[in-house]
Amino acid sequence: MGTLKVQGLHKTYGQTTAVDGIDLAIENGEFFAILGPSGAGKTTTLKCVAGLVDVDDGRIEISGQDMTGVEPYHRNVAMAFESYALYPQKSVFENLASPLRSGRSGRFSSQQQRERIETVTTTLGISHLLNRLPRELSNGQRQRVALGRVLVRPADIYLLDEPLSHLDAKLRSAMRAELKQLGQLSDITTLYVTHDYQEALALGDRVGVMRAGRIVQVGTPEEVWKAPVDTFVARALGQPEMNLLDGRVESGRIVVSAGSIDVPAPPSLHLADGQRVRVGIRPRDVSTASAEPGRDSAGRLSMRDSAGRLSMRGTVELAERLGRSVEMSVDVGGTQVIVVTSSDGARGEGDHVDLDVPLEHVHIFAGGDAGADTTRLGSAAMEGTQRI
Ligand SMILES: Nc1ncnc2c1ncn2[C@@H]1O[C@H](COP(=O)(O)OP(=O)(O)OP(=O)(O)O)[C@@H](O)[C@H]1O
Repeated sequence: MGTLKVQGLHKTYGQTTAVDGIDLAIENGEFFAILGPSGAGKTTTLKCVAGLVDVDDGRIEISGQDMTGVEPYHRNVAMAFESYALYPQKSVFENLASPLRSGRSGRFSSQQQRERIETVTTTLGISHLLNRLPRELSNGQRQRVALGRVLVRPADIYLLDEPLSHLDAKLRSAMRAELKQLGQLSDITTLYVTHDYQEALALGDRVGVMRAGRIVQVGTPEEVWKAPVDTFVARALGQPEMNLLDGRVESGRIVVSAGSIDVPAPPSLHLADGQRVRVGIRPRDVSTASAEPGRDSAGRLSMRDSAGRLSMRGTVELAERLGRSVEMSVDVGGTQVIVVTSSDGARGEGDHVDLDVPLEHVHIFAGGDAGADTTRLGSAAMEGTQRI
């Protein structure tokens, strides 16, 4: 157990800025997940905390003590890398016991070693492999043993760098639950790095979203999910990515695709007529109903929101099954909207479909040029919204 405070952390490699001013405060027993794309600086941040690279600027405090410049050995952190290194000639048990015999974190009696190894191997589902040699394990099993080697040793902070990356999808989600349980049981403080948003949201007490060497948002999984600070964070959370539709404010409404998509502009956002905005809709927040032809007397393909919902009518261009759900690409008045529904809600290619999204799931971002991320202004269901 321990706390971690990182202040003004900078790290460059030659011309490359890997970490560009990071501040973090992680509490005792907290599981903090850093989420970011490849090259964002996640691993470098962990290495700076571990003391494996020298920082250019900033301060690292572990359990109240300034550790900047202190040798890794004396920081009392344990780090697991994506690549797993095990002693090839030692059994799984011996591999797990060796960190407990090194003397670095105090010596453990044989009984204590067995107890710690049992707790960790049970959690990781590898207790039946204790007598095997690493070459007799699958890649996923080897990765779990490597993670076990890190977790078995007491440390102030555990630094885990994509430790589940070599596991298949099913095992990953099982291990996620187990890791969460391990954290809760032993109250360990963990800094966990991943590029997998599901992992970050499932495991993190809080999540820090990283981009180009900076942390752009910190919050609980619910906070970052519900209110992403900008379109970058919004796109980082969710697969398929959030739909971002360019619109314009017209007479108090946000209009996309020449009126095919149309939501009230919440007064609290103070949007000006003519202002460009982006409407963000997550594919899984959309539900489908069968289209009722002729409902719109004006002949338009759209409907206005009613009872706090955004309704749209479109035509399915593409429908693809993804396990139990179906991903559809729907043309709404010339704008493509990606929708993921259960098989029940799915329609075939060429079918007309009515789409429905609760206004609290309709995110409003500032307008911007293609490729440029913009900040979140709020949701379409902001307080003071007038409903029609
Ligand atoms: N030893 C190094 N020498 C030079 N450049 C490096 C070195 N290590 C990392 N970098 C660069 O620093 C930036 C951040 O790298 P880092 O490995 O921290 O990112 P990451 O977010 O962990 O990425 P990934 O998810 O791919 O592991 C990248 O541009 C990378 O190319």
